[in-house]
Amino acid sequence: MQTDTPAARARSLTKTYGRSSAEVHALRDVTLDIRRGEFTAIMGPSGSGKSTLMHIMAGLDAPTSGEAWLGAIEIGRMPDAQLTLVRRRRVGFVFQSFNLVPTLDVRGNLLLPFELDGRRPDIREQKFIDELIVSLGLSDRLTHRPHELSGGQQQRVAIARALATRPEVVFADEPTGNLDSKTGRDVLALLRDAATRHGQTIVMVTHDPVAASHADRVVVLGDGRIVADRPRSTAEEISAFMLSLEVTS
Ligand SMILES: Nc1ncnc2c1ncn2[C@@H]1O[C@H](COP(=O)(O)OP(=O)(O)OP(=O)(O)O)[C@@H](O)[C@H]1O
Repeated sequence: MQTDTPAARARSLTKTYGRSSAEVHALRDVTLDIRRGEFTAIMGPSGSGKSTLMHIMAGLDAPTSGEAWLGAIEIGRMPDAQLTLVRRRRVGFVFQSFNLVPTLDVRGNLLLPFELDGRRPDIREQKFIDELIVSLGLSDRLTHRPHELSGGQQQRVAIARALATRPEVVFADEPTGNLDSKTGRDVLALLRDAATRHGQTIVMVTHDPVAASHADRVVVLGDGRIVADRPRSTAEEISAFMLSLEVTS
């Protein structure tokens, strides 16, 4: 894999739901490169198309037209069975609601992506997982089930699980939405660290300017289009900028 190939690409993506008078244009001609090793935040008002874009780029949904690429693979209209494999091997997800398996303990949840792929971590992967467990402060929780953990601990397990296979991209949908601000900051620091220390590519949808200020880049959607693409900014700069978009729209 060439390292200069973007980790993910959207090419003239459109997504239309419904028909005729009930038609909703969730995405309108969106083109975006997600650079390798970068932490990108996607912002925008409710209904602007953030989740739709992320789901299509992650292979969870198909576009109406346009292309979605993960590395050198076009996933936009790939058959389901093949897409499932690509998702398992190349994509990590972190959801607002953690999405851990309640019947599995922390160790079982962390190993789930490997189990689903019908294999065990190799020595390098196991070493990386062991490092993640220590750095996320989960060492004494490995035999606990999700309901025995705090929200912040559950989200840390979800992040470790998403990172464990070293995927091409980790997509995070409002990962701090259900956390108090201190725990949320810890989770953001983990995502930041994953990009800085491990060269992990991260795409995070958020409404929160403080969360977005941890990212290297802030892409703003409005009514299904990209309306701004900014380098790393402070929370104050992002708040002011989002406000100016609302005023001028
Ligand atoms: N399955 C669906 N059927 C019909 N319309 C949909 C569907 N999913 C999304 N939409 C519409 O597409 C538009 C974009 O939705 P999307 O969820 O991507 O926005 P969002 O920016 O993520 O919003 P939020 O911040 O509220 O989560 C909205 O108008 C929404 O109502």
